[in-house]
Amino acid sequence: MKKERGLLIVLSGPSGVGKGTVCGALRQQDTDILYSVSATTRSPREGEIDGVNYFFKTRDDFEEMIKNDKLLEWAEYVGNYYGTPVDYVEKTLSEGKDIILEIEVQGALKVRQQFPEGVFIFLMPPSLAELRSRIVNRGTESEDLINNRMTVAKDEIEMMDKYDYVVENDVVDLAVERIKAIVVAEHCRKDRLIEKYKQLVEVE
Ligand SMILES: Nc1nc2c(ncn2[C@@H]2O[C@H](COP(=O)(O)OP(=O)(O)O)[C@@H](O)[C@H]2O)c(=O)[nH]1
Ligand SMILES: Nc1ncnc2c1ncn2[C@@H]1O[C@H](COP(=O)(O)OP(=O)(O)O)[C@@H](O)[C@H]1O
Repeated sequence: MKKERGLLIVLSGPSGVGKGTVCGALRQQDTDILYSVSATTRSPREGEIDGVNYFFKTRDDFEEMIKNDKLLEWAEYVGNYYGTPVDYVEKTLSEGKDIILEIEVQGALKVRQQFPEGVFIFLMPPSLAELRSRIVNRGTESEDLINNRMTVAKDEIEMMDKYDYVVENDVVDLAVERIKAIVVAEHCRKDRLIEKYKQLVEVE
């Protein structure tokens, strides 16, 4: 019987909504979802580990990756490059395992062109005031960068209708449960399963 490919799950949402926190909680749970570690030219924040949170690169190294087709997609966001290493994504999907990409909206749209069957989830804050307060409380960005991220956030929220699902991150554990429920439901979609079961009938 033909082996099913894994699900490609894309999680986007404005800076500070809690993508990192929600993905971190998902990674700690015993799910079968693997996580794609992106490359970036941004400097590591306190506590971030190379190869776990990001692969931290110089601009020259990043541009070399672009030139050598090592990235599934890449984008420039508030002055830095971010990109998804393609080999790990391809390997994971071809082994039939699910993978989640935590990326911004421009990159997500590029992934959609290559993987129309992907599952695109937009993480929403309860309000813009709560979003700003989460970025401020995180304490990793200067006032200027916070304002830049809030401006970008409003544009990003307008892109919400390009996604298949919208999940509110009011409480981290609830957001994680909603994402897990979406993944379970997507595995049961008839368009993903019809070929598999057609073959079963043909074998009879
Ligand atoms: N297109 C793209 N965006 C990414 C990638 N990795 C991370 N991002 C996004 O880049 C944005 C900035 O990330 P980061 O500097 O970690 O800030 P944070 O979202 O405020 O924690 C976020 O929207 C991330 O989801 C990637 O590989 N490709
Ligand atoms: N549901 C939530 N309720 C309250 N605070 C949250 C929630 N989710 C995340 N946070 C906090 O908001 C801040 C931004 O979260 P983070 O995961 O860094 O966001 P992102 O990766 O989307 O930029 C962090 O300080 C985090 O602890």
